[in-house]
Amino acid sequence: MDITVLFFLILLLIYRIVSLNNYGVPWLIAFLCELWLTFNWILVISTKWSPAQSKIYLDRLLQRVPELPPVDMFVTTADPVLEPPIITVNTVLSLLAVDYPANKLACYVSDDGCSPITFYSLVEASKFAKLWVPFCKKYDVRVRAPFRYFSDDKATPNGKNVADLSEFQQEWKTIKDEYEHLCRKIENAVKNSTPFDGDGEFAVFSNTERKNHPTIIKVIWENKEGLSSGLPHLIYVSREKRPMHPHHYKAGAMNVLARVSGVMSNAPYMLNLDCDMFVNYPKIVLHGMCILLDPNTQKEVAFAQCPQYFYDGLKDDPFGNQFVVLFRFVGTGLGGLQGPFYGGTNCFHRRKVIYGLSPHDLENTRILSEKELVRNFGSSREFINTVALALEGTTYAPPQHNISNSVETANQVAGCGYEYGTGWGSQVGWVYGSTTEDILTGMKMHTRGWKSENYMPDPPAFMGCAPTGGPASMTQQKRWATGLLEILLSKNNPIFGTLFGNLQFRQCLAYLWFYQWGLHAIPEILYAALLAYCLITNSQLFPKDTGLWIFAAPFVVLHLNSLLEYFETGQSVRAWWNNQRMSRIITMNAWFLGIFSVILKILRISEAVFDVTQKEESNSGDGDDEDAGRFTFNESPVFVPGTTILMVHLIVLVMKLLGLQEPAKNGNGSGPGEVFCSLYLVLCYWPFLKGLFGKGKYGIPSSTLCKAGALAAFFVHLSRLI
Ligand SMILES: O=c1ccn([C@@H]2O[C@H](COP(=O)(O)OP(=O)(O)O[C@H]3O[C@H](CO)[C@@H](O)[C@H](O)[C@H]3O)[C@@H](O)[C@H]2O)c(=O)[nH]1
Ligand SMILES: [Mn+2]
Repeated sequence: MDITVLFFLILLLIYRIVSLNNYGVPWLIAFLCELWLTFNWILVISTKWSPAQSKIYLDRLLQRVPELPPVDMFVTTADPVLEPPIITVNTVLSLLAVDYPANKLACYVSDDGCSPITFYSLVEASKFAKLWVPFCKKYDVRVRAPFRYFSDDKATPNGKNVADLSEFQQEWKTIKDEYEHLCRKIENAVKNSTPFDGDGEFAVFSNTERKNHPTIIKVIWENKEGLSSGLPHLIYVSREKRPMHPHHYKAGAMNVLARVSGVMSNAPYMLNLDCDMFVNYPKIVLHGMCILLDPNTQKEVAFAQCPQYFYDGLKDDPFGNQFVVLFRFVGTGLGGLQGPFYGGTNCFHRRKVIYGLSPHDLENTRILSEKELVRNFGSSREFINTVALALEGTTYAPPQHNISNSVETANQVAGCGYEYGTGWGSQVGWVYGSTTEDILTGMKMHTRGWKSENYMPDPPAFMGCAPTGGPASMTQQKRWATGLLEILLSKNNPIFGTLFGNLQFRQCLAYLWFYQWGLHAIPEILYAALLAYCLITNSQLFPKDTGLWIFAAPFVVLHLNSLLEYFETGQSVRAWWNNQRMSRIITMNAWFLGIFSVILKILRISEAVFDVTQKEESNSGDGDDEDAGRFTFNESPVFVPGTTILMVHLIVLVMKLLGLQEPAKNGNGSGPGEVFCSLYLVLCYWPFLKGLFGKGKYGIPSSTLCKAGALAAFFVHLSRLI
């Protein structure tokens, strides 16, 4: 099917070239847009062509339990309002309860919001964890994020026969009450944050501002006895921030976590999660280790990436943000190349790769000199020592000291001036310079010659929450388009990686395909404009005779092809259509604005910022389920392009209907092809059409309507002039 689509696209291009002389500039522009589409399709085919997935043999690993290496687990949160603390708490609880020797785990939470409420929530959560974790392990609970576990109101033990059902039910009830108690405490704290201004543990938070405060590191829980059945260490980290110091958003937070954990536990492996991604499958750390400990992959695989799945997904994916098809086909496709992209969450890393090691370095074990270490990693002697251990390390010695003793050093390496003049953000750690730091960091590793592995267990390893509503989806997509384009236009362009580094050619094509997502906005908007122009001026964009089939064929096959992918992943026609139309909406709105913010960055007018996505505590249960999938709007300029396009096409269709078009020149007036495409576009913009008449957040705000109306009128007028 992929090849058939390509065949038809090439046929179409040839047709355009051959008949170019008979039609004017519009055909040339259309040709360029279609050329872009074809080029893009080639990149897609290359990416999907040779799929592969990893398979693991857990029983083999389980024979070597005493040898299991320590793993440091990172969670990032940035804003207690956009990311309610109870969500972070659930993620942390699910991590503390994973099936892995607890004395080999440490959980670090980075709080870029510097919020006493987040800290308080974690302290309370660690108390609850003392009940929760043993309960989970005793009854082999599958989903260890309590809010998901207790969303099922019945006390049903997991599969196996529980010897004493009433005992289980008793315990279940107690724990549920405790969890509700925890939720209430956190809710109260959120409602009135005043109690924290006082003294005790919270004194450090007084007089702090989110963007201006010293480092705050607190060891909330330490597994002092080193019990494998106990609770993992839990450490709260809020790195220093000062107004004049760039903090590099999430990448900066991850680098601080890498250093703080380095001086505290220095585990050779790391698992990193966003605050909203809980562990859905408690054996996943064992699985991750299966991949990374495999003697064959030791020398080649940098990281193991699990896909992102989302809980409480709305029926038929109305916002097109579940990405099931993308993860399935592109994810496995990459698996057959150099490996999946790093997705920023759900990923197991090797510490030494994060520290900049390449597979090549492993072969000629050159010990870095003291000077080189300081230049790359900064001046903390204690930290440098741990780096040297991590870079050498094939043997994992448990840390000799207890972690509370290293708080002072940790404070030092979490300072905002620590990275100044070092390799952090370029040679080592998470890479700076893009709001999609994840993919950039992963690509750097691929460029060094590492591979990565895809891992998709059933049940899904991790579950997160996808943004709901128009504005949140658009913010996220705009940030992605911005971040990806930033990379494309920087010295980190993958083409250089292939020419001068070890990035494989087809992997480079895959990265290119991904990075130029935002640019799709240009041909799509041009095409929409051309279509309207041709209908207004009664000229042709498509042939009328049998030539029309040359255009209809790729259109049909392309859609059929993608429909089949949705069927293959068990989704409905509705879900497919929702994703089709959301692609159009996202491309022409969010990605289009993404291009703008990159241009502003290049012109040094404004920096690209990382806007955090709003996380909902729960999508269901607030009563207005009927409206759950309805598109929402706000005053953001992101909705102007779409509203304009919709208005233009409505005007054009009415003109056509009423015969208000100009008379066709030499008999070549617009015909069914143009009308069909225009109708198709209006159908794609159905949520906007409803928004024209909607009220409140479901309606397009009048300011947007005015702007779009003026632009539409201008366009129609201009089209008639030229
Ligand atoms: O200054 C910041 C901004 C964000 N974050 C954290 O970054 C994570 C991701 O933020 P979110 O708003 O949820 O963005 P998404 O678009 O959902 O995230 C996807 O895209 C990001 C890159 O744009 C990646 O970093 C994420 O891992 C990936 O899941 C969250 O845990 C935030 O707390 C910080 O720690 N500091
Ligand atoms: Mn997220």
